[in-house]
Amino acid sequence: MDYRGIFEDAVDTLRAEKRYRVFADLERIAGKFPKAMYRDDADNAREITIWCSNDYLGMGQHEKVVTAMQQTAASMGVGAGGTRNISGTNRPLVELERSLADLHRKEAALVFTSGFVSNEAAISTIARLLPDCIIFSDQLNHASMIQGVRQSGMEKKIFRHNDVAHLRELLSQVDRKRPKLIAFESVYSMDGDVAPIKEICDLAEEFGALTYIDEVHAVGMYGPRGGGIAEHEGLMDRIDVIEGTLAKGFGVMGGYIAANRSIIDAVRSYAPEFIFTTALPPALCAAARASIEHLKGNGEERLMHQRQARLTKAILADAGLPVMNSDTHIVPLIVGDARAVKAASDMLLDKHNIYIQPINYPTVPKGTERLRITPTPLHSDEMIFELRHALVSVWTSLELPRERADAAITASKLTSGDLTLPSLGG
Ligand SMILES: Cc1ncc(COP(=O)(O)O)c(C=O)c1O
Repeated sequence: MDYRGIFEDAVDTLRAEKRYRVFADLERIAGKFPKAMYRDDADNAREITIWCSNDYLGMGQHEKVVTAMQQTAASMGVGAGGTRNISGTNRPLVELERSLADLHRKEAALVFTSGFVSNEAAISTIARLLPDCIIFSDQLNHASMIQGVRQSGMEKKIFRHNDVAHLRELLSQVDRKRPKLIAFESVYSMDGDVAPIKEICDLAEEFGALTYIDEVHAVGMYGPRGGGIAEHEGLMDRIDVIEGTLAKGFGVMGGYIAANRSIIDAVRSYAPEFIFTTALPPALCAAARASIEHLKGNGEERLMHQRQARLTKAILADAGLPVMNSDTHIVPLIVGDARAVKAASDMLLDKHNIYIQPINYPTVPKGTERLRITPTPLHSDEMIFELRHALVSVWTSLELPRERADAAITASKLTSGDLTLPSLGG
């Protein structure tokens, strides 16, 4: 049996469709983000500007965060030494969970090794524990939520993206006595649009459903203390489970949920993804907590982040580039074709020392392939103008479409909405 050939053929299919992912070999340099060193195939290094990082606020290099990690590693060593239940629950991890519970004004919080694992573990466990539960899941939910829904083995209904009327219709088709869970995101990572959280909470109350929100692309960045969109809109107490990551706005690594004690205790006690894996290292927990506490008490990073995101959108739109309407810090630039978006990304890196990873199907629907630009507070005005110059030059050389892509996006969402779960994509 030629196993090797089977794997190679599978990967060749992706290559043929221009969806084969290539890692950029980057070396982040303390204090210089968003600049980094890039190493090409011939091992030559050169300085580039990263424009697609999810270290949205640059907290991964913040002095307080780096110091917390260094000091804790020096005083406590590196590994946690065990699973949560077998010697791995270290002091900084306990403090981190308290800090997260306080951030979201919930009774308790539970930390996982990643945001992906938090979603998979929490959604599947919560749904499994509710007898005959039915899950209502937004059509554009992240792969980790889809995985949680699948893993639960419970019945699911997919509502059209952010469509409250459709959610109501689906809820009203189900026996009122059945336990229900509505799972959705606050900021959708690829389009940068925001969920109608209040309306979803109203429906949840009316139909007796639990609410589960993924705030991965919002925590640290929105709300007076960085508690996310639900905090920004004064709705945290109306959400049953708030899920977040420590790896994006907070700049470190790990994921979590915050909820009432009964939910946290149940997930802690039943989720294999939580029980049978080594706990996060103490130094990492201390770093994440330093980041959360800094952002709770300081709004400067958030303000600057919003300013640079607005400026980037305005400047790129003014240059006639197809910037998609986005309510948030995520700036999608639609190319609409896998080959073209790869060519644009390569040209930006090779000719302009700008790194923006292409985003392809299945992460986004076919025909909406894009460059997903993520300005941070550390991108200067000058860098934004350099970006504009580079993009205009690439758009001209490759003769890429310039018309606004919003109409195409709306159409593609509708047609991609066959209301089955999309296949998992990174
Ligand atoms: C919406 C959403 N949820 C969850 C995750 C997973 O978070 P993490 O990177 O911490 O695993 C991501 C990651 O990219 C995401 O976009």
